[in-house]
Amino acid sequence: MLLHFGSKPVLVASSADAASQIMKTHDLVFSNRPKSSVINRLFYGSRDVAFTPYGEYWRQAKSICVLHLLSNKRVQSYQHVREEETSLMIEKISQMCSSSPVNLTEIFVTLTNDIICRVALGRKYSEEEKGRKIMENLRIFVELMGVFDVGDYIPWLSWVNRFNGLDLKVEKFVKLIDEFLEGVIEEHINKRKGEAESDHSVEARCLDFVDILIEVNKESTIGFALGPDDMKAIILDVFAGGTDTTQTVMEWAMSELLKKPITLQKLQAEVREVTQGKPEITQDDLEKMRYLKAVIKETLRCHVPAPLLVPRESTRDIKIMGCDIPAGTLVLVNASAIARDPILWENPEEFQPERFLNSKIDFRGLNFELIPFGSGRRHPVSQFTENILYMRLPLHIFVNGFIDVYMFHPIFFSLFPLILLWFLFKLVSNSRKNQPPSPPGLPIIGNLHQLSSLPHYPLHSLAQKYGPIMFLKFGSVPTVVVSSADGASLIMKTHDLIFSDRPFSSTANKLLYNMKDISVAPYGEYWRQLKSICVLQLLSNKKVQAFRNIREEETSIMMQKIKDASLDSTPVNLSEMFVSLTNDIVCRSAFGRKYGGGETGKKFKLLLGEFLELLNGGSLVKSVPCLSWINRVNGYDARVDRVAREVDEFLEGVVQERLDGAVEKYSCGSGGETIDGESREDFLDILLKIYKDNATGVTMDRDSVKAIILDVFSAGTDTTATVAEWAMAEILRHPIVLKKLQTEIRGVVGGKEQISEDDLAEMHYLKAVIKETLRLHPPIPLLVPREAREDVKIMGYDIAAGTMVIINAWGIGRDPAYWDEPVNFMPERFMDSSIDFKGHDFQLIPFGAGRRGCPGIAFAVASNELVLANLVGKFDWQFPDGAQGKELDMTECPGVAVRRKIPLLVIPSPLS
Ligand code: HEM
Repeated sequence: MLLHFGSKPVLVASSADAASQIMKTHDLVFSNRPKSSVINRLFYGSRDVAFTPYGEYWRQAKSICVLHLLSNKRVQSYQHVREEETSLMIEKISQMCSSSPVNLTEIFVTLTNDIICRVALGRKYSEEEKGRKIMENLRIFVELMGVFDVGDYIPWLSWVNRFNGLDLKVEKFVKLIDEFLEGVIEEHINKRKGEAESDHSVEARCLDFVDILIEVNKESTIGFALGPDDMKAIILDVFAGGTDTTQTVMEWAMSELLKKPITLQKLQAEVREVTQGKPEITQDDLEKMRYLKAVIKETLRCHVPAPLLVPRESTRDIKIMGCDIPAGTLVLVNASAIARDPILWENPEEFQPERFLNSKIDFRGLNFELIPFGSGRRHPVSQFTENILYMRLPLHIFVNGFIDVYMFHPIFFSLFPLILLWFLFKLVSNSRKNQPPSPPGLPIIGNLHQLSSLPHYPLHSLAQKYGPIMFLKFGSVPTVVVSSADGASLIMKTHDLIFSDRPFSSTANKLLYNMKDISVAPYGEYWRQLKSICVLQLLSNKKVQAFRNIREEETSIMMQKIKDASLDSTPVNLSEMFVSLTNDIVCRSAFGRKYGGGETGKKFKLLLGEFLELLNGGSLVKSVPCLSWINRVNGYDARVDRVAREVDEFLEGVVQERLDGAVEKYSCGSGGETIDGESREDFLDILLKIYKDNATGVTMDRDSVKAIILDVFSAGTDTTATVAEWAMAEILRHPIVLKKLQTEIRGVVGGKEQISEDDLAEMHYLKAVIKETLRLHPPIPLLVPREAREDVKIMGYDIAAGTMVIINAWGIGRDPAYWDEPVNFMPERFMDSSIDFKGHDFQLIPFGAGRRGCPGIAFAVASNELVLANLVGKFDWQFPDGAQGKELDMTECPGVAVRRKIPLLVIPSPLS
């Protein structure tokens, strides 16, 4: 995927193949790092190893690190440090054990930091004020490393950082870290001086990494001298990176183990078998622990610590997977998405270490389905990764058994009940807040990475694991996802009033006239008045009846087109036809004329498509306020503004045309007869009258009129067409259903030329087919989100005011608790059942329910019944090229209404 951040092209690779092309096939081309002013300042002009540009300096600095810190030999030599610190930590835990719970997170941070400091800086700093201060600030440091600096992409906007505090924060941190590193180097130099003056030779003690840098530099063995800043940058690289991420991986590994008792038991059994009760675990022991290694791999797969790795940059123009990538493109490899790609991994959301037991897949950069540490040149030799500087040490610690020693030390087992108690304590304290179960999220983006373009699927999978009510965070937006009929009933019936608001969305705000339409308007008098106008004047049963002629006329126009195509067996695109048909019916009913034809109509259709795409999401960034600037930079905001402006121009034309009296209306019947003998006023006339007379007592301005028109266009067309599209696809895939339906329709209409709405009442199987279609393919699978207006308890859990609530109607429609053979298309299930979709039976809620439920049910169903009865009753159907129904691709396409990805193309032949 190629995006743009300002003028900067950005390539995002989300498949193992693409990652392999970037980090293996064309590794040299992508071995540069993009310039980042923040990184530049943090790392002394990017003089460290991880961020320095590809070239001689990088090669030299890297070889110092590999040789003197990260080689197998060096890693072996630190074993005593790891073991000593681990023992100390376990001792500390055992002292705490009788009374207070243990904060493992804090303990992991201190432990990792102590090991890294001892190895790299020669001693621990965690017990001194300056060391503690640095540790406290490391998290900020890591955060700063990940900051997107607007100025990097739009140089003239770099002043923004002076105002948003970024410059100040970086400056403060640079000063703090520089003082610390200066102190560390000075201490080393003084110590070496002291050693030289006394008779202790430096070689007599074990050299740490800073000693080695000083030594190497002094001897100039590398052919070039490191300046003081170069040294500090390299030390910072090694030191700062290790802590935060190491403890993150340890936290995840421990959490997964404690959550999965069977996995834990298996691991304990393995450790016991290997160690045979020995008090110490040796390196040789660890080599034999296959399951342990599988657990670590699975942790790194499920919880890639830096999901997008460290950005790279292309050094020249190149073709990747057929796409031209210009020189200077920023490259992000989505290692997290690859590690959860269902094409590569079975049950990717599940923590299953067993998958690695008989697999050669490793994380050392050779298997591109698992690259938590990246791969290629910017990935160091042997078992270490350089790709992410702060993941280099953790891996080395892992490989060499630090976490293994810690987790499977015999004392650990004696402390296990205590640790379990700590987790229980956490559970209890959480349960005081009583938040619904929650899948673990990531900093800043929360659970956004667990969504896909068709979010009803991952949310359904998560519900299988976390239950019918879950708490997630979409960026900063607290969200509750409900996936059972009982839960839906609590939201849309028992507590309907509390959940009758819609969440604010800045995109919807721009596109829908400051939320002045019905579907997203905040709950209140304005919304109530608008909805009642809409129901009374357009969507009531009486009105829907009155539009019957329009439906019959438009259906017969479509039938004629199909008949023409059937004469020479030309395939017809039913998907396209359904959209035009429903649009024409909606427009004639509401506005007295069609808007589908001509250049303007075609343009508006495209515009409406773009409008719906933007409304549907377009950008996850909007849920992460601190990233909202990305939308300004990547053109998303500009696109929303343009679409809002163009839609407004079109709607302004619709309103003005009517105010000028320039429309020649079809009215409701072909001959322009009136509705029930009343006036020829249509919905638009009534809206304009209310607007001009201000008759409702609610201020309805010109924007309100346009917003309501837009609602009718957008809510009425795609949704209704989608039902017809999925229904025909399912009918044609199931020849027995087709036969049964044809028999019913012909039994009712006999040889009549055209099927009218009078005939529909008798067609019970047809109604069952539509219900079954809406069960399996609700056009809006997650309904329209709601928002809690006050604190409330649902299913025993606390939901705070302002929480967004999503109901997975798609998942509920497939819940085996309510449906036999839930994934099979079986209209018969509705033949002797009173279950309906009108919002009373919560196992079938394609139109939602309650106050904010869809007012367009009667309107939509009337069109669908008539169209399907005609198509099935009057024609036989075949797929092009002799394809069989069961081969029909049923893939869904993301959108406000989830339509078929591949349009439905079929060849009609008239029934004899
Ligand atoms: C098969 C066709 C349709 C489906 C599946 C559908 C589905 C939905 C859903 C799920 C909601 C949200 C319900 C909730 O929050 O509980 C909704 C709301 C709405 N629908 Fe429909 N709809 C369809 C057709 C129509 C038509 C034909 C119109 C009008 C011409 C329409 C107008 C609206 C409006 C105005 C709302 C907002 C109601 C509110 O927020 O108070 N819909 N629809």
